[in-house]
Order: sequence, then C-alpha cells, then structure tokens
Amino acid sequence: MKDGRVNPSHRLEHQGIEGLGHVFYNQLEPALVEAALKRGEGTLGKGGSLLTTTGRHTGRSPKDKFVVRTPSVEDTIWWENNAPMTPEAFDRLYLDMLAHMKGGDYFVQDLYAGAEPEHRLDVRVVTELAWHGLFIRHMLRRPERSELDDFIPEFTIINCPSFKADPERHGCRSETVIALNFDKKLILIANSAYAGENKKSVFTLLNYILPGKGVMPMHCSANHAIGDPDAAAVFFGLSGTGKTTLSADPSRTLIGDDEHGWSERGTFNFEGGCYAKTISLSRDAEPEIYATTEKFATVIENMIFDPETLELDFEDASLTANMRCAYPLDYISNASTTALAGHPKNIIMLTCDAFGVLPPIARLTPAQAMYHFLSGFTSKVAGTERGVTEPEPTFSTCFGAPFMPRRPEVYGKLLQEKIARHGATCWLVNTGWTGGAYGTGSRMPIRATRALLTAALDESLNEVQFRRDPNFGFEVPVSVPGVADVLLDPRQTWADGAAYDAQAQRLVNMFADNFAQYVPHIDAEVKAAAIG
Ligand SMILES: Nc1ncnc2c1ncn2[C@@H]1O[C@H](COP(=O)(O)OP(=O)(O)O)[C@@H](O)[C@H]1O
Ligand SMILES: C=C(OP(=O)(O)O)C(=O)O
Ligand SMILES: [Mn+2]
Repeated sequence: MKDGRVNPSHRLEHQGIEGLGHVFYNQLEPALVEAALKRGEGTLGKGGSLLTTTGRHTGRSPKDKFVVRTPSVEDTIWWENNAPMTPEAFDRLYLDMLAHMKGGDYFVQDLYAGAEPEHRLDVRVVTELAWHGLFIRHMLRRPERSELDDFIPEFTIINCPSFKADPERHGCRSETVIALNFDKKLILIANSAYAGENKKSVFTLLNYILPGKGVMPMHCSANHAIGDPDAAAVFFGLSGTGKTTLSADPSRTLIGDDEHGWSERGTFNFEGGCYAKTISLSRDAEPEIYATTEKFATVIENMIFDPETLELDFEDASLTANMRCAYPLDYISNASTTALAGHPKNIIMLTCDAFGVLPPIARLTPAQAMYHFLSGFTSKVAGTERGVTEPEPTFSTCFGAPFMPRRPEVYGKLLQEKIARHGATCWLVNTGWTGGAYGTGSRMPIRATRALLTAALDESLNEVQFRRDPNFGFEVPVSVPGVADVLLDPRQTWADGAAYDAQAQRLVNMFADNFAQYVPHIDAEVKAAAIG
C-alpha cells in the first residue's frame, strides 16, 4: 500500500491532526530515499547514501528549547535549566503549526526508544522532510512490521522546519522552537532542519520518565567485551568528547554511541543507530564508521562532495564542522544485535580539556566520580551548538545539561547507588589537549586514548603504579605499556612547568566555583572529594 503500514484507527486524524496532504506511514528505507530524492531534499551518494543539507541550522539550538509549565510537572522540572513555556503559548504554537501544515505531505515513523522492552517508549515522529523520517528510522528502534498494527504512540513529535515561530505569539525566543509538553505528550520542532534535534528530543523525554522507574538515563556510549555482555563499559561525555569514536572499538562489541539506560537488569541502548561526526574521519583510523558513508540509505548531513564523482570531502567544513552521518547499528560489523548488556563494570567519563591540564586517564573513587558527574566539565568544540566556533570551557552537569529535565541530584543519586551496588570502576579520560592549551598544544592522539582505554577495560591498568594528582586528588598511572610515559603527566608535556601550574590552578578554581551550587545537595563523602 502506498501509504505504508499503519492501523487505520491510529492514523493522525485520530490524534486531531487533520487536513494534511498525503501522509506516508512507516515507509521503509528505499521508499524514503526515493521520496527524499523526488522532493529535491538531497542527492543519491556513493553506495546509495543520501546526501542532505540543513540550511542555516547545522547544530542544535539549546536556547530555543522549552518545557511547557503545567501543574503536573511544576515540582519535578529543573526550571533553572529548562526554559518554561505557558500552556496557552504552546496551544497557539500547535494550532498555528497545524494550520501551516495543511495540505502538505508528511512522513510518519512509529518507533521504539529503548531496547529493554519493560522500559521502552513508543514514539511517533511526524516529519515534513522525508529524510528526517529516514534519519529517525535509523536512529530509533524499529518495530516488526506486524507490531505496527498495534502500535499506539505514547509521545508524538512533529518536526516542521518550514514553520517559523513568532516569539510574541508563541512565547519563545526566535523563529526556531523545540517545545516539550509532558501533559499533551507532544513535542513540536520548528524552523530547524538539523536532524539531531529529533533524537535529542526523545532522549530528553526518557531522561524525564526513566528516573521514576529506577532507571538511570545516561548521555553515554557503550560497548562490551566480545562474547561477554557482562563486561560492559559506558562512556559519558558531552558532544565532541569521543563517545561515538571510542565506543566503535574494533576489539569490542558496540552497544550504542549516545544514549543508554542502566536498569535493574543492566545496560540498554535507547537507540538503534549512530550519528557520527564525519569531519576528518579517516579510513585508516576509523574504518568501520568510514565504511558507513558508502552504504545504502546512510544519511549524510552537511558534507561537501564532488557533484560528478560523489566523492565526499571530509576536510571541507564550509557548511559546518558538525557534519554527520546517521546509520543503523548493524552497519557496524561488531555491533550488538540486542543492544543489551550487563551492569557496567567500567564507567568512563570523557572530557575534552582545551586547557591541556587534565591527564589522559585518571582512576576515580566513587565519590570523585560523583563530583565529576555533577561537574560535567569539558570544552565545547565547534559545531554541535550554534555560535560555538572554538573550544569553550564549560560545565554541563550530568555530561548533558541541555537534555536533563530533572534536577542534577536526581541523576547523581541514581548513579551513585548503582555504582555502589554493582562495584563499577570509574575513570576520567581527557581526549582534549596535551603539550599545552588549545592554540599551543595538540589534541590527544586517538591511539593513545584507545591504548589507555584498552588497558582500563581489560583490567591490566589496575596492575600498574599510580601517583596521586596534586591538583585534583585522583590517581594517575605512571607508566602504561604502549603509551609514552611523558603523555601520562600533562605537566611534563608543557614547555613551561610553571605555566602549567598556573593553568591547573585556574581550572581548579573554575571547578570549585561551579561546584558550589551542588554542595547543599550532596553527602559528606562527595563533599570530601570536592577540590579547590
Ligand atoms: N583522543 C581522541 N579521542 C576521541 N576523539 C578524538 C580524539 N582526538 C580527536 N578526536 C576527534 O574528536 C571527535 C570526537 O567526536 P565524537 O566521537 O563524535 O564525540 P561525541 O560522540 O562524544 O559527540 C572526533 O571527530 C574524533 O575524530
Ligand atoms: C547529536 C548530538 O550528540 P553528540 O554530539 O554527542 O554526538 C548533538 O549534541 O546534537
Ligand atoms: Mn556522538
């Protein structure tokens, strides 16, 4: 059937969304690629990939994200971090958007978020762009075709990039808006074609819902030892810290690259696909991710290519440094088929330190891990958020403040309990600068980071000698096979030791200033782990 597959009584009309042109339900990848091409949304690339561009928005717009302030969420939302929208403004936005959408063709994908059936969220994503339908089909988890007949969406996302919001009328900040309404179970996205808004909206929903079920939602990638799902590792980190790159380790089984839950049973991916940055992606260093750029239906976003040969230019950042490719997990040969694993044995907190102060790896006590989780330090790298053009030091709690609807302590306590109960070992890994700060030093070599992670995960790192870092109090290995000793002690990588000490002191002060806000909410042990 040309409409695709849907239970007739679950069509959009039954949700009050009427008057659209043709609605294509749950189309498969070939039909979505064909539709995108026919509608002029993109170009067919090598291997049948889909080459698309997003126009002005090439990254997320965190300042344009709003939560509708209704009584049911009044006491649970962390309002200092989530901009409120009135229910009336949301209703106007919704009606105006529906009026705008009248007569237009739309694409609907009914998908699961969450590989663990008990904690799964059923979401319907309605998109103006066929390629957004393809994107979210890659990113989330696909019901069996027969399951679609019983699919009842719990939340619905409507993404209409051609609609421009009116700040006066809609209570928002600009023409771009991402509005979450937990009462109406609706998310509206307007005036941005950056595909990442779709997936990070679903993440925000789960970050709200899951803590209430005792499940810890995590902005992290995850993998496990080949053949041993009980030897799982998770890699927390803000954008650009290396979640996607480091989890796609050929010597381990990939569970997922960005969003996971930690339940009573273990680790599970929320998603079913990956969204990798492609800037300077190297065929040699990252063959698995590179290969996906030449596979059927991979969505390639904002990359420059040769119009004749379709050869991608991985170095041309003229559209954005945040160029991406989106593909289903099974395009990576060593990916898990279930996207499930046991309780994490190792928890890695990734940070990209542009000051060049933090060591490439440090072992954390559980209290130090909580301190770093609440701090969420990194340097934002150009691209993923609008207006960030060079590394900018930032503290983003839970390694994902833009996606956290609840207060940081909620996530902190859940994580703390789970770490204690399951005895996970925690590490801080700096994938940022070494040999000096940004501008003087250079980015940590990926092979060094990988060697250190391998040693941490195969537990050989626990055999080496550690020193205590005088500034941060955590333990740092002195010597690790396969990694130059000098790299392990950042002070030694700097030309001027006194300059390092001064920079380290500045960073310690930044940590201390930022952490003051959490002190009233933490226990004595975490207080004792605070620095500065
Ligand atoms: N030592 C390193 N570890 C991880 N990534 C690195 C390192 N050095 C450079 N990079 C680059 O940094 C980027 C990390 O981005 P990515 O893995 O997409 O992060 P995330 O998924 O956390 O947003 C990639 O472009 C990667 O090639
Ligand atoms: C898709 C995103 O995630 P990440 O950069 O962490 O891969 C994003 O932040 O828009
Ligand atoms: Mn990523």
